Amino acid sequence: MTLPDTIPIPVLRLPGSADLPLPAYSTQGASGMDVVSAQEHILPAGDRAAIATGIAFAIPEGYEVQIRPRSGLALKHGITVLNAPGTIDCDYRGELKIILVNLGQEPYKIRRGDRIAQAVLAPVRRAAWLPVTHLDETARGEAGFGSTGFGAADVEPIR
Ligand SMILES: O=c1ccn([C@H]2C[C@H](O)[C@@H](COP(=O)(O)OP(=O)(O)OP(=O)(O)O)O2)c(=O)[nH]1
Ligand SMILES: [Mg+2]
Repeated sequence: MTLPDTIPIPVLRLPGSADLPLPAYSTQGASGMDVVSAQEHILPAGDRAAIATGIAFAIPEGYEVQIRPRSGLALKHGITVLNAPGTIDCDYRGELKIILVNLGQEPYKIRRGDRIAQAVLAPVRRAAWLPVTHLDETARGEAGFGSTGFGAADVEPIR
């Protein structure tokens, strides 16, 4: 497998978290690094919480980190990242926190060291607004929000 280059990210282990593993790729081709909880927390059904990870880091300019749910937790327990994908800005120096919500029927116990989410390093492009008085015309125009239908039969093939 040919893996992409890695980008070094300075990371600080916060007091009391020296024993925890840093976010890590769990397979050779994983997009995201699994992030572990630094705390124990019981999340009642329907509740949300910002879970400490015990790390802070300095993302290089031109990148961000996205915090995404783990599908296993979502499917088995209804535990997901409420603000997915969470945005970690390159100028943030505070502790990484994972905002979890319990959409299941049962309370869910997060243990210290549990892998609760995944962090994806992603490039960022910045936009510059260019005010104009007209926009170019397209076939879609202003139609949206289901305008092309929902079933395969609704779709007009393009010839
Ligand atoms: O899941 C998350 C989302 C954000 N953050 C941290 C890093 C991020 O750079 C900062 C701000 O996040 P965001 O911009 O999403 O929140 P906001 O509500 O817009 O706060 P702010 O006004 O501080 O930007 O909070 C986390 O630790 N975890
Ligand atoms: Mg913000």
